Amino acid sequence: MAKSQFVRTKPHLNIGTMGHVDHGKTTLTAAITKVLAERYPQVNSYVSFDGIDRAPEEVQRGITINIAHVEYETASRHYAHVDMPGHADYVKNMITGAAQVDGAILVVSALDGSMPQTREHVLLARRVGVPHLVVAMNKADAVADTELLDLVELEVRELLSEYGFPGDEVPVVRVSALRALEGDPRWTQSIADLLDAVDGYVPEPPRDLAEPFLMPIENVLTISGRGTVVTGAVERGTLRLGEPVEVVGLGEPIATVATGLETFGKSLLAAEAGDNAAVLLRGVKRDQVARGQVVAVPGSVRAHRRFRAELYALTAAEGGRHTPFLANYRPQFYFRTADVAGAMDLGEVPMVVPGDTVSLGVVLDRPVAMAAGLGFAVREGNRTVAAGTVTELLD
Ligand SMILES: Nc1nc2c(ncn2[C@@H]2O[C@H](COP(=O)(O)OP(=O)(O)OP(=O)(O)O)[C@@H](O)[C@H]2O)c(=O)[nH]1
Ligand SMILES: [Mg+2]
Repeated sequence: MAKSQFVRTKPHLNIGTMGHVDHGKTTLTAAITKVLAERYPQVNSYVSFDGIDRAPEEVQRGITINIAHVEYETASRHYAHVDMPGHADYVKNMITGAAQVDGAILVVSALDGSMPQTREHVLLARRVGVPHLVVAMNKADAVADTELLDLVELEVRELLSEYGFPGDEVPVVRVSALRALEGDPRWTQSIADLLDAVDGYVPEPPRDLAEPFLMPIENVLTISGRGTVVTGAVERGTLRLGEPVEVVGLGEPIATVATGLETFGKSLLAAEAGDNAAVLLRGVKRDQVARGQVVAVPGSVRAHRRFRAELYALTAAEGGRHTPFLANYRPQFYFRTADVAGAMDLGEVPMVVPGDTVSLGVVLDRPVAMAAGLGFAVREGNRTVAAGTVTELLD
């Protein structure tokens, strides 16, 4: 990791694109990097559509933090931007906090308006606590009728309000990602306007720098000659080079030391809350660590299999089940980056009907690092059926 040092000159924020399939999330991501590379070439580089959608499994040299992340800077901020390749991945990453974002750009095609996944993403954004949304009304080049554009805008604002976002205040910017990519000045300006809205509307998030360090593991890599590296978004605290850490979850805890730290290919003396970090773990073999564990200050968090939770079952309109679930229901549980099967103990309750909020017990097949207050999602197949919060740890 003999790399140049990462210099913190601007506040760092994590952001992402969300929205219905084909509404232009990836095209917009590419357009943002292009417009910023033209405006601030010394700190930005253009990432093409193919560069974003391509996802190499193995990284030979250096450490690429997360294949879904694109990095860019506006005049005032440094952003890590996540664009998921597909809807199922998107929802999964969003609810597990793998795409833990400080704000999101909701992409809505002006041609189609709000669609089912637009609604599902807004609902999930609310449930998982995405604090702020900015709307990119994309494909505005393809709609000449301004009344129609006004109508789509109105509809999106209503949808946002329905799910508890301030629909009247949220910036809605009419853009054309495709025309901006082609270099059309009018639409290039629309992307600059969108970025101004993001800079202005999404506040700098409070970071829990004084809390004990915790980073959910998203990815595990082997760097030849160096050892095992884990990557992820730092949830809280600060980790300095050379400090001891513990890998917690899915089995017995592993005690180790952080002997290397990186962000976006540059070395770090300390990784802090909000960073996308890569941590080199001393003496740890690749098969000892996995996505779903966390790296934390020794003794600061424990893994549990049994707990009680408050659970909300999504309705069919929210993408959930059409039918109730009964005792001994065995879905998948998603905590941060962990994905573990488990059983529900409904107690006295005979069934859980979509739309209900209930208190129940859960027994996971494998232990997961958790504390009271941690959010999780419940999925079966490719569908999110419930969202919950841990209320009490039982073992
Ligand atoms: N006319 C027009 N077409 C666009 C615009 N932005 C994207 N498109 C087209 O819309 C289609 C979908 O764009 P993508 O960027 O792949 O959409 P996406 O939301 O990333 O799609 P998924 O990742 O599959 O959910 C492509 O054919 C784009 O060329 C735009 O501003 N105007
Ligand atoms: Mg895409």
